[in-house]
Order: sequence, then C-alpha cells, then structure tokens
Amino acid sequence: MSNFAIETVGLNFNFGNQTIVKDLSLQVPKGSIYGFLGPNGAGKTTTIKILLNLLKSPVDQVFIFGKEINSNRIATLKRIGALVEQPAIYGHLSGKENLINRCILLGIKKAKADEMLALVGLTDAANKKSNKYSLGMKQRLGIALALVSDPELLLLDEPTNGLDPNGIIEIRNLMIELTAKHNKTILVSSHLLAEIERTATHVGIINKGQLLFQGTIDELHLLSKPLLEIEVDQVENASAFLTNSGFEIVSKTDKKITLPFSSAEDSGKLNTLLIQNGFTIYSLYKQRKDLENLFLDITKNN
Ligand SMILES: Nc1ncnc2c1ncn2[C@@H]1O[C@H](COP(=O)(O)OP(=O)(O)OP(=O)(O)O)[C@@H](O)[C@H]1O
Repeated sequence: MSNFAIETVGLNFNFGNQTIVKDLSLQVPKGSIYGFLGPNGAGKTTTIKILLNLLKSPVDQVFIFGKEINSNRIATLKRIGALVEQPAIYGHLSGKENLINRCILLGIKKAKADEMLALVGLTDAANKKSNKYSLGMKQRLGIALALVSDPELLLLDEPTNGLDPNGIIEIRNLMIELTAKHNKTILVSSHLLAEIERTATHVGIINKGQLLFQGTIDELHLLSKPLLEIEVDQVENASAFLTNSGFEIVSKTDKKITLPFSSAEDSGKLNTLLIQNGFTIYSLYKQRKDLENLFLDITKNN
C-alpha cells in the first residue's frame, strides 16, 4: 500500500515542442496539505490537469493512491475532487440548487447539499443566487461542489487567488478542517508563499516545470539560515566598521544592518563591540528567512 495520495515518477509533459513539466517526482503523503508552489507559468495548472487525467501523461509516471492513472482512470478519478480555474457554478441558481444539481448528476442523496453548505460555511447563504456571492463564497461553493462525491483527495488550483484577507482566512480554515476532521488530502497550488506557509504540512516548489524542493514545512525552514538584524544609528558608519572588522553584511537599509546569525553569544559580543565603538543599538534580533525570501533564493539559483 502506497503512503502517497499522489506520486509522480519522473513525469514529463510537452505542449508541442515546449517542455512544460520535466522529470517531476512529486510525493504527496496521505493526510497532508501539500503546498504546490511556483511562479506564474511554472507548470502548476498543467500538472494538476495531468493529475486529473485531463491531460494525458506517459504510462507509469502518475500514481493516485498507488494506482497508475491511465490504466485506472475511472477508479482514481472517483477519489479526486478538484477546483481548477473558475468553479463551474450556475449564477442564476442558489448555492443549494447548484449543489442539488451536482447530487442529482452523481446519483447522491439531495440531503448532501445541506451537509456541504454547512461544511463550507454557506448555510446562511444557501438560498441566495450564487451570482450574488462574493468571490470567496464562490470559491467555497466550488470546493463544496468538488466535495459532493466525498473524494479523499482534493486538488485546489490557486483557491485564494483574488480573495480579500477574510476570504483567504476562510479557505485556509476550511483546508485545515478538511484534513484534520475529514481525513482529506489536499494539494493546493499557489504563488502566495506566506499563505501556504500557514497551512501546508508539506511543500513542493517548482520552477519551469522542475522540482526545486520537496519536503515538510520544517525541512524547508531548516534550509533557511537565520539572520541577525541590528537596528543601529549611523548605519553607514556601523556597516563600514563591521566590514572592516571582518563581518559579512547580508544587506542594509537606512535603519538596519543584516548579518548571518551564528549564535546568541556571538550576537552579544557584536552588540558589545558596536557599543564600545560609539554606536547606539536600538534593537538586535534573530530573524528566520520567510518562505518568500527562501523561495526567491532557490529560484534565483536555478
Ligand atoms: N494549452 C496549452 N498549449 C500550449 N502551452 C500551454 C497550454 N497551457 C499552458 N501552456 C504553457 O505551459 C506553461 C505552464 O503553464 P501553467 O498554466 O501550467 O503554469 P502555472 O504554474 O499554473 O502558472 P499560473 O499560475 O500562471 O497559472 C506556460 O508556459 C503556459 O504558457
């Protein structure tokens, strides 16, 4: 039994003679929220479409719950719900009617519609026409539609794109609830790195169709060396002084200097050294690189 909800093995995909996905080996553990990160055009949507068999992959490169997708198409697709690009919603129908339609189509009891509305927090708006829904409500309805068949795996392509902060928080909480309480596995694509950092348990970063990093969110943070930020008066002089004293300066602004963090003791010594040489320290703190900076580092080196 595979522990992966999704596994791609050296996946390659071309549009004409353009290589879009190159030697991509994703491993999405069951029960995870897998943040699939990459800039625009990196190949995220294409990969998701391959996982849905909307685009055909070469044989033996894509496995869903351990089953090869091309030879188990119907069986694997039954286990997947997806929200790719715009949710397919009938605007002139209410949220509930949209869900009932989907239930009828799939031969599922209509009562499931109310259950889904409650799950995505749309019970109060159940009878409102969906073209009157906010973008965030439409996204949640899209997720509810994807969940009607009770799939174990959910593929969400940039579900927070264009949402306001409240909408983003609602989708984030929904994803956490779906994995924690309903045993779903979620692959969510995004270029909103700070957003993924808050929800994902695992991360895959792609650029130009190639995987640059894959691991747990903690492993990703381990890659990122901490920094020491010093807010100091006379930044220029302090910076020159530190450089002459053999310290590496990572960056400086008109208010603060950033150096690699080595240890608490070294930070204390640096503090004393600056004070002894006439500088005033306003603050001195250890800063972990955020995912965004880390991502930029990785993509820059690729
Ligand atoms: N039907 C198509 N025919 C030819 N090229 C395509 C097609 N669909 C996508 N592409 C190209 O494939 C590349 C990857 O696109 P894709 O939409 O997968 O990226 P993405 O990471 O999802 O980016 P975005 O966040 O902008 O959607 C792009 O260069 C795009 O132009």
